[in-house]
Amino acid sequence: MAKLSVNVNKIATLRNSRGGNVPDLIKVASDVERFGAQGITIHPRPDERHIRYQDARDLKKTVKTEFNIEGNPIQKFVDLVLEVGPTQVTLVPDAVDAITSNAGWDTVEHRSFLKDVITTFKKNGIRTSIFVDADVKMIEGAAATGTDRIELYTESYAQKYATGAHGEAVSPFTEVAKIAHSLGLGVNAGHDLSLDNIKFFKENVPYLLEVSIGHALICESLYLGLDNVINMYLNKLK
Ligand SMILES: CC(=O)[C@@H](O)[C@H](O)COP(=O)(O)O
Ligand SMILES: NCC(=O)COP(=O)(O)O
Repeated sequence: MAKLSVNVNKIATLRNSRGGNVPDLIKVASDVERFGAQGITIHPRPDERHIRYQDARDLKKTVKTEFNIEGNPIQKFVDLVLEVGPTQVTLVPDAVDAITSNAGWDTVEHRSFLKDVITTFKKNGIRTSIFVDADVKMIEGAAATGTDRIELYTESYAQKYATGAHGEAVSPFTEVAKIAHSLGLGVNAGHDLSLDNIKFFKENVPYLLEVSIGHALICESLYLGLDNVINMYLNKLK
């Protein structure tokens, strides 16, 4: 069984859009755990447009399952992660102005930088993961950094799967998961996974330990809850 870590960035986006504390991120994360999710993921970005650095500190006090913090290891992110001490840190090479994560690490070019950062986190008892494309060279490069895990960047899978080319979409991920496992790396995955594409991914990617899912899961939750909530309003307006 692969663990489900729910990315709550979108809850923070909604909260920030009105300036108050609705929805309450801490309560949502606790409820997500109560409903059975095995982890909470956040991805604070330098502009704090959704998750604020203070959210990471507050969540650390309440999250009882696995706490995963993702981000580009600029100094203030490294300091935050060391202060908070989550279960896992996932390193993502985001550009400051990226709308969302749009690339995996070049683990060959950035090997020595990644190695240093990973050593620091591991010394502090934090499990490490590196966000990478399904590319054998990048997986081998990741193994050379000493990281505990990789997170496979699944946008290309989601896009191809949506066209109906299911086998073609998943085959690079099947291959690199086997290689990662043989190199001693744990395998996580994330980005654009959804109710539509997750089952096929899980069935075809061996050694999958954890998926982090945010955007689709929150959209699906809104949509699947809409009928119920509209009827609750209609009842109150009778
Ligand atoms: C690392 C990754 O795959 C991302 O999907 C990310 O964590 C989502 O970030 P945003 O919510 O800012 O799009
Ligand atoms: N690491 C991926 C993640 O946390 C969520 O990505 P998405 O489901 O919001 O695309």
